[in-house]
Amino acid sequence: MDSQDVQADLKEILCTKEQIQERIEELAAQIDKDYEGRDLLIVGVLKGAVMVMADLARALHSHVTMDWMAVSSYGSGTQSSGVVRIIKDLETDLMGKHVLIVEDIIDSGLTLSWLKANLESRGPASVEIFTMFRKPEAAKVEIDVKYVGKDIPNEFVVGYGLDYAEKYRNLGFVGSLAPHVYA
Ligand SMILES: O=P(O)(O)OC[C@H]1O[C@H](OP(=O)(O)OP(=O)(O)O)[C@H](O)[C@@H]1O
Ligand SMILES: Nc1nc2[nH]cnc2c(=O)[nH]1
Repeated sequence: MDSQDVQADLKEILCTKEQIQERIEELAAQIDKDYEGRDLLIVGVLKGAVMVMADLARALHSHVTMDWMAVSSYGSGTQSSGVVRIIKDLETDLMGKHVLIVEDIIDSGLTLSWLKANLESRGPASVEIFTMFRKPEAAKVEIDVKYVGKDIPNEFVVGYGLDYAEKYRNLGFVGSLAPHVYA
């Protein structure tokens, strides 16, 4: 697939590379302030959160430790199954730790509400959520999200870690897909 093919697959760009980076800098400054004097563990949710986790970690000025989980509720399509599976668990013991879950997107909220409850059951001092994107109109459950990069319309989006059938994760920006891609 060459770069021209990728552009032709996109309908609209919803957040540019520059907008993403600027927002991450703002939120990182807020996180540095909020967790001042406390050790923070940031937990990236694979695979989608790889990009935002890498950018957020580099934008933070405080000491943080990092770990990863892989969960899945989407399979290869565009609808959440609602059934969350742990594919890779954390290597860190969460007892007494301040944990910040880092996600690329909250859509129905089913993944994060399940994951937050799961991590809270492991005895941490606190569990909060950071998501780069959120679709307020798609919410099926209410979740308390402390840091939100940007609220976006209820459309399936790709780029900046987000895939469609494993493609488009490597784009630096986020956009919606042209209808012919689903055909
Ligand atoms: O709010 P929800 O409707 O539950 O959707 C959000 C979840 O969907 C995506 O993951 P996905 O299952 O596509 O896995 P991936 O990160 O490996 O692409 C995303 O990274 C979230 O984890
Ligand atoms: N790629 C992608 N994955 C998602 N998972 C939940 N919502 C979305 C979305 O809009 N795009």
